[in-house]
Amino acid sequence: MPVIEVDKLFKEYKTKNGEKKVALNGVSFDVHEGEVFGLLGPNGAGKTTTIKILSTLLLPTRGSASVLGIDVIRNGEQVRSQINFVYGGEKGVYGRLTAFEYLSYFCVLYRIPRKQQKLLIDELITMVGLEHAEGQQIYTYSKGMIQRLHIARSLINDPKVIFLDEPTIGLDPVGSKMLRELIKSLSKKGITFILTTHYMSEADELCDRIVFLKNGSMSSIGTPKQIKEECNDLNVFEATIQLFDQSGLENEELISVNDLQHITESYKTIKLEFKKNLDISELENVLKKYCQVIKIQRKEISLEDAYIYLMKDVE
Ligand SMILES: Nc1ncnc2c1ncn2[C@@H]1O[C@H](COP(=O)(O)OP(=O)(O)OP(=O)(O)O)[C@@H](O)[C@H]1O
Repeated sequence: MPVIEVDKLFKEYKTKNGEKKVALNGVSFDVHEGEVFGLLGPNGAGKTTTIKILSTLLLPTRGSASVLGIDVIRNGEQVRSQINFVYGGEKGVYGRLTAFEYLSYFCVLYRIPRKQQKLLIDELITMVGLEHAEGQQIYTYSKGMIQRLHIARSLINDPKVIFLDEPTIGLDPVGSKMLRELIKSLSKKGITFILTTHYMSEADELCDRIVFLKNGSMSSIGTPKQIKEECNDLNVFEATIQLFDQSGLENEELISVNDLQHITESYKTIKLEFKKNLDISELENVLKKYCQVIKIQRKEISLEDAYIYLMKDVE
C-alpha cells in the first residue's frame, strides 16, 4: 500500500478582495515507502498548498488524501503523530540554547519520557552529524548546521513521513550536499520524504520520482530519467564559438540561445536548443553565418532543460 495517496485534490482560496483563486486543480499521485518524492514547479504552482494539505495544516476544497492509510481530512490528529516537517530558511530556533537544550525542549513537547530523552537526543545529534557542536549555542551555528538541527528536531516523534519545503534554500554548496546526504541516508532507513525545491540538480540527485506542477495541475510525473525522456524533441548542444554577429545569432529562428557565458574575451561557450532535429553538421552550417565554430557537442538533457521546456507556457 502506498504511504501517501492523493486523489483529485482541488483547492480554491478566496482572496482578500473576494476573488477565487484555484491553487490545485485535480492533483492525484501515490508515494511509496522510503521514496524521496519531489514536488516541482514555478512560484504559485501549488507545491506548498499540497504539502500543507498532506501535513494537515490546510483543508482541501474537494478531493481526498491519506498518509499511511489515514485520512488527512477526517483524522488529522492521527496523521500528525506520524509525520513531521521542515521548512527551508526556518527561523524558529532559540539562538541562546544549545542543540541539546533545544532538542530537550521538543522532547518535552512530544511527551518523550524523561528517562529516554538523553539517549534519543544523543542518537539524533550523531545522526545529523552535530556531535562536535552539541554543547554550543545555536547562534554560533552555520545555516547548514541549523538545518540539520531542524532535521534532528523533525525526527523526535519517529515520523514515517517528513515534508521538506525548500530545505536547502540559502545553504552553501557544502551545507546543501551534507543535507542531501542526510536525506538519502534517512530515506534508506524507510522514511518517506516529500520535498519541494527550485534547484533542479538537487531534485535530479535526490528524488526517486518527481511531479511537475503547473498552474495547480500535474504536467508530468515519473523518475527524473523518465521526465527527461519526455522531452525527446528537445535537442541541446553546447558550442564554443568566436562570435562576429551577436544580434544575428540572437535573432536566428532555428536556435534558442539559453546561456551566453564568457570563457575568455574572444571565445564564448553557448548552450543552444533546437526544436528541429538537426544533426551536428547542419547546426554548424547555421552557426557559421554568425561565428567561427571552435567546438560543438550534443549535450545530455538536464532536469533543468526539461523543466524549462515543459514549463515554457506558464503565465
Ligand atoms: N492564503 C492564500 N490566499 C489566497 N491565495 C493563496 C493563498 N495561499 C496561496 N495562494 C495562491 O495559491 C497559488 C498556489 O500557491 P502555493 O503557495 O501553493 O504555490 P507554490 O508552488 O508553493 O509557490 P512557491 O514556489 O512560491 O512557494 C498561488 O497562486 C498563490 O498566490
